[in-house]
Amino acid sequence: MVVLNQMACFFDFVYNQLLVKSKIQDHHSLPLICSSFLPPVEPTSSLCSISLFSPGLRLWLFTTTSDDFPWACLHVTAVAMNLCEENRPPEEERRLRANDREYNEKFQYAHNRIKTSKYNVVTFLPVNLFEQFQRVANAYFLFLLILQLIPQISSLSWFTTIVPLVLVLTITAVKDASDDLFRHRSDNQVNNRQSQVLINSKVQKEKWMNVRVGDIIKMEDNQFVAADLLLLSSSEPHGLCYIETAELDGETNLKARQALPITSELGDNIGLLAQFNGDIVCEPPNNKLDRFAGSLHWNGDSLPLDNESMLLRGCILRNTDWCFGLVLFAGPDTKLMQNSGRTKFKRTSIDRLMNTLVLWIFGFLVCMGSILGLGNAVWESITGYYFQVYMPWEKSVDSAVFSGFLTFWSYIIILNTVVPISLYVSVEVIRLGHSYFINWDRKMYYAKRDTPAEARTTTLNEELGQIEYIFSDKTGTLTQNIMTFNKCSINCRIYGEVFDVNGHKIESNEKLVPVDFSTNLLADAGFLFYDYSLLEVVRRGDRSVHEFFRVLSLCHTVMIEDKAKGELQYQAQSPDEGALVTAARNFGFVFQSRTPETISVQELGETCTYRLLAILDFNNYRKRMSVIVRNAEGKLKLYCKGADSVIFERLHPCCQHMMNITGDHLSEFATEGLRTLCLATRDLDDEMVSEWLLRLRKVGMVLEGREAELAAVYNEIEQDMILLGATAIEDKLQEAVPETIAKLAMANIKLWVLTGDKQETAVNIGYSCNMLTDDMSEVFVVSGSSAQDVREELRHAKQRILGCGKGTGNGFLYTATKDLVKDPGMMTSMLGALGGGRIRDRDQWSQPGSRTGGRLGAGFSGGGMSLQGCDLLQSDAATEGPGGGAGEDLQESSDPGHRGWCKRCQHDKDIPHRCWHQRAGGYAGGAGQ
Ligand SMILES: Nc1ncnc2c1ncn2[C@@H]1O[C@H](COP(=O)(O)OP(=O)(O)OP(=O)(O)O)[C@@H](O)[C@H]1O
Ligand SMILES: [Mg+2]
Repeated sequence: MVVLNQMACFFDFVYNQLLVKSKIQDHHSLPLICSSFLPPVEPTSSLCSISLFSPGLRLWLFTTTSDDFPWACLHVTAVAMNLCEENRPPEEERRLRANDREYNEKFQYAHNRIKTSKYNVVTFLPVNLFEQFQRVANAYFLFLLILQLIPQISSLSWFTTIVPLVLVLTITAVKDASDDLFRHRSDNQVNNRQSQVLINSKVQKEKWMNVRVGDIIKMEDNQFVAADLLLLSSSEPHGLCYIETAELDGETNLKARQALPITSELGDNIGLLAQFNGDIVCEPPNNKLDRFAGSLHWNGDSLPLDNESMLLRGCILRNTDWCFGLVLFAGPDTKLMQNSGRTKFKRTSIDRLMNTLVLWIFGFLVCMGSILGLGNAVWESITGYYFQVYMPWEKSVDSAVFSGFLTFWSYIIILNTVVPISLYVSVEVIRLGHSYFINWDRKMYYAKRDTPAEARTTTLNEELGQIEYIFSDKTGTLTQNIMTFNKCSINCRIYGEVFDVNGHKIESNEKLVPVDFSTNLLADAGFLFYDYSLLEVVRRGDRSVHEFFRVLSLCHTVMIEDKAKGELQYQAQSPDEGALVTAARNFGFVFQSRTPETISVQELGETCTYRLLAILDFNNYRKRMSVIVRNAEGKLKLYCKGADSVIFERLHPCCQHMMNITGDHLSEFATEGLRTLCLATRDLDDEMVSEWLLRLRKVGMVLEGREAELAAVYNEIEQDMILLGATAIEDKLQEAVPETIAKLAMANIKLWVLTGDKQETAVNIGYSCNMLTDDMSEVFVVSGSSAQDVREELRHAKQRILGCGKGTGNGFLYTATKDLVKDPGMMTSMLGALGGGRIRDRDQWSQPGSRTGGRLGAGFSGGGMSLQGCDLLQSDAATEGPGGGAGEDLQESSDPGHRGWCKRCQHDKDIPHRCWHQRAGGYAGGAGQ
């Protein structure tokens, strides 16, 4: 039975390969195709049938005859009763019940065992050979070998080919086997990890692979999460727990997750947990790490579930003594596994070149063989005939054509050495050698962390020297991701700037004396601010300043860390929010605690508790977040913070004047490379909020398209707001970033950076990290909001550059929502028209009915050197209008001191652009002048 199973495994493999090769999407159609080109088989007694259940539960039914060549008579007559997991009809929604294995078993959800290995003992040889003969070189050797086995044409002995072929196959097989052994070991190690599962009202030790969907498992601090879980309860107050998601998304800051209040009451009471029999309806398995939609039905109550209460496989539990979770997805269905596709075989450009060369040489060989074969046929028919009398043949060969045909194949064998097939082997050996040189390179050794360079794959080394583009994130990659509250604009006044006695602005530095916050016992000693006037206005009781800090202390997702006794410590998922809440704390608005229903803030010494009615969370499409709270006087308020582009268009018309001034302040902050956010508020009335909350709850239960519907509901209430001000946060560049980028530029490597920052901020960071330089006389901003506009703008820009007689740089980056990249072919040709470029889809989440549509920002230089572009998101004033007009809007609106759009150059107005050579300060005097 074991052998049959192993055979079934192999057939599964071949079946999948056929699927891949034939690009058949529908798994059901393949069996039909197989049987259509194989001769039909009568079920006679000379046939025997083997039916095999492969581990994936696919039923393979073969009928074989006892003919001499077994492969030739293997008929797939009835294949695949599509029971196999991957052939299961796609799940539309997942239903499960906690603590009810029998019920959940009905749905045949995947178990928690994972398998990343490719072979087992029986399948290794056939599968590995099948893979190896897909390589051109090996297939070529095999072809030669077969030719040499035919005595009529063989001129060399067969072992001259078989020896090198077997050698190459064996070496590769040993390497593959050892790689797979490693995968087996790691699979085993993971599958056998221990977890604590609640079975029969007892917490029992179980291996990870035995965990089932619907089980409740207990996790402890610093443990890996075994499967995708719904958090039920935890040791922390209000069902909170902290996780590190570094293995999933590379982010090392802790994230908080919170259980639903009704389940967090279960605590660690095993009796209650064992009785918990909530029904879950949720989305089917998918690879979206930041999204989850489902609902819990328990005790007649229905509650929406989202990503906030999910613990994904691969996360590590931190700062939480224990927590209980309900398994929703296990093994291959977990988001981690759904994201790890099959490793693709990557080819380098040298590989491709070699393949082309070898094909040409092979063509040349065929030509030579044909000419020689033809010559032989002619010679045979004219002259050779006479020579046959000298041959010891009983019967003369009278067909010149046949003789020519045999001669053709003989020459293919004799001249086979012209095809440099050994080149492949030599290149492999050279690569192996290179990878050792990389590992030993002392210049690539980073002593501080004892980290040498490591060539993880031996197949791509030479690509290192041929890199043309580097794609990078900004925050945390180029910058330190350490945010400091630097300046703010409240009620049309900037705070945070320091002037000397002559009234000149001075940069904040260590020599300045920071504001003394010591009277505030809860102040954070690490917070530095140099402008005394702000503290004075707070003390004076300026209402708008108070409201400004109130927003900062209420509108965020920061958590309090309880660990440090007596000391207030914040746990911020977003470092920007951490900086803002700390600033509010030092200015006397100390965020003290939060529960799912309340937020407590100590406002200038007095504790105020706000009832939290809703959090309208942030995402990078909304670019804002809000909270709706009821204050101690019973008034309902909405507090919102977000990007100026989204806040400004949602303000009440009465804020027009303040909006203009704050807009100028924001431009000023952004030209200093600071990250900006706007703050706004709105008074709400009870009736409106209760009606809105009802709708919110209804939308919360929707499984499909929930995000879009939520965004629409959020948007309804985030209108007619009153502007309070803006904040400016600094995120310094990491050490040696400008030098590194300058060196990359010297190597003609184009850098693309992705950022969600305001355009001016992005450009300034671009300058400060040497991505944009003064040599680049112009930076083009492409602001079209449809593919058509963008194409037009790019064409104009190209014409301008070529018209100036300058070379076109071809590295640029833009962001686009999905609706814009629907037509990748068009995009590619559009980018191709400019000499190269790639597309990157920034917003993972497409928004049906998106108002602004996709955004594209592209920059390229007309300078002699290569171009480095950056993602330049337009303010909405720019994106709302059609491409060209948008530029004009900005041109009119912000041009103080030539920092905004330049009118003086009289450039073609169709192309929004900025003349950086006219910038005030450090960037002036570029070559473009
Ligand atoms: N926590 C937040 N609350 C409200 N608005 C925010 C928050 N974080 C960011 N924003 C706004 O949304 C915009 C887009 O944010 P997004 O997270 O996509 O970019 P980003 O991460 O700030 O960019 P980068 O990766 O370059 O730092 C930001 O420019 C900012 O204006
Ligand atoms: Mg961000």
